[in-house]
Amino acid sequence: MAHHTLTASELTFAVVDPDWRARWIAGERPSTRSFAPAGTPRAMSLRFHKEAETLVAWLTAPASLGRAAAIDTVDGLLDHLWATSLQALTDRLFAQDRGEEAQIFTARMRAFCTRLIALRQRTKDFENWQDVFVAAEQDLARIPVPVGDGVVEIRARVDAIRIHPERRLEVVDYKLSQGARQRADLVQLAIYAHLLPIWRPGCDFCGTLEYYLPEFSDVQVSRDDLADIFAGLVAPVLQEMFLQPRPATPAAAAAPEHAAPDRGALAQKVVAAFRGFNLGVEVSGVVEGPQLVRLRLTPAPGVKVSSLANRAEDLQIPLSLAVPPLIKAGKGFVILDLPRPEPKACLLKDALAGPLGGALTSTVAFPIGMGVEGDPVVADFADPNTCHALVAGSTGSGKSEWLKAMVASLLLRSAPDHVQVALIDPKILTFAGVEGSPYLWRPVATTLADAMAILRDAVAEMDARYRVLARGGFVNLGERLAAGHTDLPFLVLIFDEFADLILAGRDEKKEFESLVARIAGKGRAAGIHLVLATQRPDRAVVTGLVKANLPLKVCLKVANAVNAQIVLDEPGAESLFGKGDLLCDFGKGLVRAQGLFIPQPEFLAAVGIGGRGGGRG
Ligand SMILES: Nc1ncnc2c1ncn2[C@@H]1O[C@H](COP(=O)(O)OP(=O)(O)OP(=O)(O)O)[C@@H](O)[C@H]1O
Repeated sequence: MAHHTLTASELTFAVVDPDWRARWIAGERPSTRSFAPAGTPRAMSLRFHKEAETLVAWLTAPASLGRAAAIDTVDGLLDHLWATSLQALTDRLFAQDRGEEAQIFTARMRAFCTRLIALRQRTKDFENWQDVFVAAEQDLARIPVPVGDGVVEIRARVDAIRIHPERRLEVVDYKLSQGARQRADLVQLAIYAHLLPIWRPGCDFCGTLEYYLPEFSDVQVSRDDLADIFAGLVAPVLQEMFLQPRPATPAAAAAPEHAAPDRGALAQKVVAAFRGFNLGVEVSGVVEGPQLVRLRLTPAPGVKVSSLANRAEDLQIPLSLAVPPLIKAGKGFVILDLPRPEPKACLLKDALAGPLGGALTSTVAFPIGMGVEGDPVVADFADPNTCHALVAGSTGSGKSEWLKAMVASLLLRSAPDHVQVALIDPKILTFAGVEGSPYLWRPVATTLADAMAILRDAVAEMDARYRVLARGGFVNLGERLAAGHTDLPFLVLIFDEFADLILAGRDEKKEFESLVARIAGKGRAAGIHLVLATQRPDRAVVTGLVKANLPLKVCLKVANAVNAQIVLDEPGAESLFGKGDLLCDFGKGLVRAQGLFIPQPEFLAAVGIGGRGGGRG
C-alpha cells in the first residue's frame, strides 16, 4: 500500500457520510466544514476553543500556577476571564449588534468555568491545575495507524488530555452543537482514543464529550466502548479507503516544489530572487540534507552577508516559503537553507547501523543528530564541552523525541550497571510506559517535589562518589568502570521540562539553581550529568546561572529570534523547520542537524521494557 495521510476530521466524515467517502475514494478532496442552518446565531466555535485553551494554559503555566490554584470558585475564574479577554470581546460584539451571540458566548464560558471547578473538586489532593490537565490543544502529528499491510498516517488535534481520578487519562472533545451529530462526535472521540496510545504507548484513555450549548452536559465513554466503536465503524472504513486502488488526484500527481530538487532550477530561482532586490549572488554548491536543501552562495563583490540575511523575509514570496529561510555566513560562502516539502525522518536505528555507530566511541557518547551533509553530529557526556546540556524548543519542535533518541542511544549500547537515567516528566506523556525499566535510577518523577528530591539525591550521590573515587585512587568514574568496578554506573538526569522548577517561587528557584550549579561543577568526574529541556526559553527560565552551567546547547525551533538569542547567543533557531530540525552549540560554532527519531515501541524496548533490557554492554 502506498503512503497515505488523513486528518481525524476527514476520517470522521468518511465514517459517518457514505457520499463523502465515495467522493474521497473517487479522488476528490471533499470539504470537512459543516455549516450551521441559516438564521442561527454563530456558535463561535474557534473562539470558544481558543478561550478554553488560553485559560487552561494560564491555569497550568508555571508562572501563574500558584495564583491560579488559589481560585476555587466559578466567579473567580470568570473574573480572570473577564479581565483578560471576555469583557473586550462582549463589548465588541455588542458594538457590532451581535448581542445575542455575546450572551450565548458568555454563558458558554460560565459553563466551562463551572465544569473546571467541578473537575478541581473531583481531583483528590488537588495542589494545582497540573493535577487536572496534562495538555490542552495537543497536536498529534502523523500517527501511524496500521491498515492491512501498510500504514496510514493520521493527524489530529485533541482539545484536552486530563487526569481521570479512576481511569488515569481522559481525552476530551468540546462541542458547541449536538443532535444528529452525536454519532460523528463519538466516532471522532474513538479515533482520538485509538491514536493516543500509538502516540504514547503504555497510556490508556477513556473519553469524554463535553457539550456547551451553552448549558453543560457530558457523555463519558469507557476505553472498551471507544475501542468497540473504532473496531466496528472506523477500521472497516479505513480498509475501504486504503485497500483499494484510487485514481491519482491532480494534486497528488503534481510533484511538490523541491521534493526531488532540480538543483540547477533551484539555483537559478534563488539567484533571480536576490537579483530582484539588486543583490548579486552565485550558487557555488547545493547539498541535500534529510529536511532541507542547503545552497552555498558566493556574494558578488560589495554585497554584504547582512544584506542577504536581511532579505530572508522578502524571499518568502518568490521562493514560496512558509517561514523566512536561515541565511548565515559559513566558511568561505553564505549558507541559505530551504525546506524540503517531504522531509525524511532520520531513524535512530538506521543511523546507528551507519556511520553514527562508529562515531559513538565512549559509553556516554550520544548523537545530536545527522548533519546537513549526512555526517553524524555527536557529543559525549565525558567531554567537558558537552557534559551537561540545555535543550530548548517551542511546543512541537521535537524536544521530547530528541530526548528519547538520546536516552535510547545510551541505553541500547550499555547494560544497566553501566548507565542509569533519572527521568523527570511533568507532561506525563513523554516517558510514559517506562516504569519498571532496569535503567531507572528512581521512578519517573512527574511532580515538582519528586523532581527536587531527585536533584538533591543526585548531589548527595555525587559527594559519596567523590569519596569512593578518592579512596580507590581514580580520577573519574569512567576510569573506575574500566577497571571493572560496576557498582556505580553513569547517571544522566533528564528533565523534559524544568520551567516549573525555576518558576515555582524564589526559594525553589534558588535551591534549583544551586543544585544545578553543584552538579555542573563536579558532576562530570562522578559520572553524573544533567540534561535540562524547556519549551520556554525566555530569560525567566533560562537564567544566566542555568545557561552558564550547561555547556552544550541544543536548540530546536523556537518562537522568535529573542528566544534563539537567549539559548545560542545569536538568532536563527526561529527559522528552523520544526520536527527535530535543530542548531547546536558545543563551542565550535553553530551546527545544524536533524534530530533522530525512535518509534515508541523501539524506545520502550531500548529502556528494557518488553524483554530486551539488561545484559548489554
Ligand atoms: N526527529 C524527528 N523526526 C521526525 N519527526 C519528528 C522528530 N521530532 C519530532 N517529530 C514530530 O514532531 C512531533 C512533536 O515532537 P515532540 O513531541 O518531541 O515535540 P516537543 O517539542 O516535545 O513538544 P512539547 O513541548 O509540546 O511536548 C512528534 O510527534 C513527531 O511527529
